[in-house]
Amino acid sequence: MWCRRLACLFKVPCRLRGSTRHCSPWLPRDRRSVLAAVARRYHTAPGSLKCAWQLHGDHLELRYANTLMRFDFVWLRDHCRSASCYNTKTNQRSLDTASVDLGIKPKAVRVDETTLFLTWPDGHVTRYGLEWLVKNSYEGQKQQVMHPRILWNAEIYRQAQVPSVDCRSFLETDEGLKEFLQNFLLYGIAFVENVTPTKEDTEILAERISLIRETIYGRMWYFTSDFSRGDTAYTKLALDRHTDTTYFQEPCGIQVFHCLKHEGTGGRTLLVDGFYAAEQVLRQAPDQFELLSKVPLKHEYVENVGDCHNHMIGVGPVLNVYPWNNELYLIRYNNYDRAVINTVPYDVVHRWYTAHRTLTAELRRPENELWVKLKPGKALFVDNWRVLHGREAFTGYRQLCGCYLTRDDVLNTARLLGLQA
Ligand SMILES: C[N+](C)(C)CCCC[C@H](N)C(=O)O
Ligand SMILES: O=C(O)CCC(=O)C(=O)O
Ligand SMILES: [Fe+2]
Repeated sequence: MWCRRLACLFKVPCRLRGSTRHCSPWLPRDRRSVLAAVARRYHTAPGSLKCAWQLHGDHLELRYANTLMRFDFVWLRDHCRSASCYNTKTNQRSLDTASVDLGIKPKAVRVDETTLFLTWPDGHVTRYGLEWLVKNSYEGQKQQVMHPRILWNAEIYRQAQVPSVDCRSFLETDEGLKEFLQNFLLYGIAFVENVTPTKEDTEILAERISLIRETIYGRMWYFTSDFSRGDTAYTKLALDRHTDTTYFQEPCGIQVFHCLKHEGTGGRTLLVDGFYAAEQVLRQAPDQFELLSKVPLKHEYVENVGDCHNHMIGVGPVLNVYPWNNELYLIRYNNYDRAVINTVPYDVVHRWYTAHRTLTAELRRPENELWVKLKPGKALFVDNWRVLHGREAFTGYRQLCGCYLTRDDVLNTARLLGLQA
């Protein structure tokens, strides 16, 4: 059941942070393609940034800026950015890809210092910037991380002295917002200070960076330990580290917490960087990491309390990685809400439990725990795809408000401010 071919994709040495260059040898490995290759190699004039190309039977090989790239001919035709193929006003393709002959091959190739020119059998000419090709080739992407992050344990996070942003600067200046978002993207948590402790003011914060994701808990929620909903969150009990809404097909991207009141003891918030823990698993036991990223699981929310009746099911592995560079983008970890495991045979289940234990041990290391006491006026934003939260048991009256945000819209705001997200 575990796809061999996919497993082999995971052999790339690229890691969660930083990147390992992984260049293939310049000569084609396969003898047939050597025979099919055009005998001569073509180089641009000496003095320029060196570019060399070779036309093979089924692809174009290009070496530029220390990157060896291989391009499929249909891909090349499909990515023509000429006026008839691509609308630069809308940034949309106008070429009908289905009209491209799957056996297409360029009839002429030329390279100057900055550009590759291909002439197609019908005479159409496509030009590609060499820099554009490096950036957009598979080989180029494989060396990149999509989301630059700083993985942390408590010590790393404290040492970094990540500043909280002031509410006014967050709401009124692009610099304040950008600084906040940069920290949020790097660490997966960020704080805004001096917020008026009301639900309305918290909503204004949320709307500054995203759209609020309305869920079965409402748009903006308040909660206390009144068990108004059928979930442990609505009690005074401790909650072990977890991510929320694992029972949605797409778990909520961001969670905002603002403690409006607490008259009592305990109730501190626990934060753990799930990607830091996952990276430790990858280092110690890559097979277990792989298993956690392949075994699909269900999480479930069944509620029947008062007028609230809900049944949610979400499916996905604990660790979600991009297959081309093995970069983690989502951890789904909630032992309370994990459903019956009926999607895996018994022997795989046992290996999965072992892997889950390794991850849990990492998540539970005291040095990975960041404890904070949320106070009125200080809003916390948590990347619910990365950072786990929990809380200590408490006494007395405690009221939290907050909301979930749609991840796409947070990243959209970040990109519009010039950040890589
Ligand atoms: C945040 N708020 C109190 C509204 C909901 C809590 C949801 C709790 C649920 N067990 C989960 O982890 O998703
Ligand atoms: O009460 C808390 O601090 C957090 C509870 C919780 O996990 C949640 O609301 O998602
Ligand atoms: Fe939670």
